[in-house]
Amino acid sequence: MTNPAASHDAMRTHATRLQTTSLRSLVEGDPARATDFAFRIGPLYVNFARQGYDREALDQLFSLAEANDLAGRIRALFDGEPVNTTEHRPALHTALRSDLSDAPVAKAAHAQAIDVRARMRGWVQALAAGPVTDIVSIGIGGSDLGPRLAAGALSEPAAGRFRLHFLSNIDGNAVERMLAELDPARTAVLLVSKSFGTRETLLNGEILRDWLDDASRLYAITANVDRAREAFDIPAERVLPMWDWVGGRYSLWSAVGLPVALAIGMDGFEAMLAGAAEMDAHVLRQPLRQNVAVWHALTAVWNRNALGLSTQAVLPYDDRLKLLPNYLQQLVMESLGKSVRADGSPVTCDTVAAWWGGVGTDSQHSFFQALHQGTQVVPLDLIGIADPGHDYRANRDELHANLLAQSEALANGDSHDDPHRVYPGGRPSTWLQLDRLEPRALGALLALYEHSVYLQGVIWGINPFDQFGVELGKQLASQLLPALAGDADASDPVTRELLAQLRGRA
Ligand SMILES: O=P(O)(O)OC[C@H]1O[C@](O)(CO)[C@@H](O)[C@@H]1O
Repeated sequence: MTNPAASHDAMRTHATRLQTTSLRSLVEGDPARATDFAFRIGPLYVNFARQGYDREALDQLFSLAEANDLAGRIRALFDGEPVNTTEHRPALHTALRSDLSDAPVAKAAHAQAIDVRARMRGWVQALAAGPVTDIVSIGIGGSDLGPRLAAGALSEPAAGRFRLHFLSNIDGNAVERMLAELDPARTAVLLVSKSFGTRETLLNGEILRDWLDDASRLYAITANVDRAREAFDIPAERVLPMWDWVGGRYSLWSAVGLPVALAIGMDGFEAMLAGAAEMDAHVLRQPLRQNVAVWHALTAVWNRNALGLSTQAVLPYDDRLKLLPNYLQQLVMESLGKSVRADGSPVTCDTVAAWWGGVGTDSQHSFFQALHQGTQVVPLDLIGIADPGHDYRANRDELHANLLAQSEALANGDSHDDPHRVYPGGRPSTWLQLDRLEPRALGALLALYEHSVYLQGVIWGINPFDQFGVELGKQLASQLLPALAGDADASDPVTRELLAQLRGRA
């Protein structure tokens, strides 16, 4: 382990050295970086040439990677070492899609994943052969965002066997609006919850169970098989298991991905896993300098700690990826939103930036003004699809022209006599391009983000696999339920007043 304070000082020294060097001149002075700072891994192309480091700063970043033994920590992840240090367990999402480790725990995990995948295939076939037209997937966070993103992104318009619906929010408006469109005789319901203890999922699940006219169309995906049986009377044959060695936000590759298999077929789902496995093999085998996940993680650390940038935007230039920012918000911020190191000591540098974003070109007409001329520099991940797979060629060209133009304009800026019309430039971006929005390419992209998040966690010395920060609010909410029912009052004076206002207007 390196001395984090010294490494961060070294990074900042490079940032200070580069303070007066524009992004444009970094590229003009070293045009080879346009290709040298780029990667191709199967259907994915990634280019870091418009990030604000030069080769010297990169050398320092790679010393940081070596000092933190990123290669060893990658191996530890794949080998099922207890990298989730606070919960004393492995994080073996890689074993759900690849078989790259000889460690017995990873082998056993992979074998379990393969068994469940065979059962998933059987479920998909059985449901397709029956009367069901609509599938409701009830889950939240990691039990919702990944399948919702992937099923939405990869489904062909109007081609699927089922209409898929996702219910996550506890807001009754969501369930009311959904049920208005559905027929209880032709709907199957999936309850997706690793813990089977999440209030939103259980409450919405009870509503749907009571609404269905046949409880045998209620299925569960969970690591808590007993609870599914006790709480909903769902027998084992209608439960697909997951395991505590898969983090919720890393669980898309498990049976949690069943909605994706229902949307695009089991072969399509397995192609997505194969794309992720391709990225796994790259990340495990490539040396640090040739490793795209290491570059992505070091770029995040550079922007956060050397440049002090506090937010990061993700801009997919494809409507089908409009949920990607939401998905990444959970993956990145629930993983890295920590201020205590694995040993319990406070971190000595800033950790995660606030991740946000939207789809291009819509976002250009909403918040891009601030990206170009606001006082805060926001680094971007710009995501493009080379072949969007539709017949509107003019739309494709306009979209690509906009994507290229924004990357250039944000980086290079423009001068003008009128200060209101000056574009300062210096807005860094990473370019991530998929050949087509196909399962394999999406799998590779999402696996890249997972690995990058893990490596950022290693560098910051924090555990990316727990999420204790979400518990306090849940506890307080359950304590406040009696007050909402009028059986008690809140103890905190402000909460008491706010509660009175809510109840007074209900
Ligand atoms: O799958 P579960 O156990 O219902 O949890 C749903 C989500 O809730 C969280 O625990 C956060 O509240 C996430 O980490 C998780 O993905």
